[in-house]
Amino acid sequence: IVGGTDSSIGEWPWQVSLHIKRTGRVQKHACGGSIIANKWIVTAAHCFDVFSKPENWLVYAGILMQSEINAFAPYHKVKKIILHPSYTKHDAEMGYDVALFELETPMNYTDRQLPICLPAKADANKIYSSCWVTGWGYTEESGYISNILQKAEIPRISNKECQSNYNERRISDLMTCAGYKAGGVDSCKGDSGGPFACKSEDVWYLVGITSWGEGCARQEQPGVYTKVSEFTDWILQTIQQC
Ligand SMILES: Cc1c(O)cccc1C(=O)Nc1cccc2ccc(C(=N)N)cc12
Repeated sequence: IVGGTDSSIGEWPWQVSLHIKRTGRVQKHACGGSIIANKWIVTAAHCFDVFSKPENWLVYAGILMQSEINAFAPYHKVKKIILHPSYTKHDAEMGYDVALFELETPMNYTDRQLPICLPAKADANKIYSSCWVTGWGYTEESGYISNILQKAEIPRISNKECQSNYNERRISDLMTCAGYKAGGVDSCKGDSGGPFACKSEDVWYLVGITSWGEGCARQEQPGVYTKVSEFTDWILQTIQQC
């Protein structure tokens, strides 16, 4: 997150850190994700472009700082990775950038790890009072992973305005954009897969999944998010079947 501030413990209890573990290498944070059920995480499909095997991934929930992660920190192993069937590898910009992680063991909910609600398809154009993006991603475009979970309030913009900012790409109805015209505040690399969460009458909804953008926090180059309301049906069908 560029231009954000430190979160506090339990502020975003659905936020998880997805680590890649390779034999003989130190594990590292690669993507964010959101808890939507006690054994299901929703994230971005592009997080698995390079490492697509479940055994490569470790899920950390209920943490605020990456430095809390050590050999004794509890984590969840991944039983199955389900990419959206229409996602094309290495092409988050084409959309369908959504994936589900089934955990090997269901997690216990605590005040630090809780699920976020999925928006109804009928709420595709709902106006929310405030929307926030969170993550341990780069705090500058050419930066590095943040230790403390960052948060930033970012307004949604219309797909029409977003398309005008990205005129050599197609901003589809399955995407939603957020950003400030002047730039300066945005999600970035490492925030991928994490939540763009909006609050309505004291309930938080997973409105977007951090997907892509040209650089980070550049003026008139807003962040592009997978529009979750368009995938709620797919998500619910998929997690009911397993
Ligand atoms: C390609 C790249 C880097 O190598 C380092 C940092 C950013 C980028 C980049 O162009 N965009 C990006 C790469 C990967 C995930 C990103 C997630 C969000 C945004 C956003 N602006 N909301 C940009 C991203």
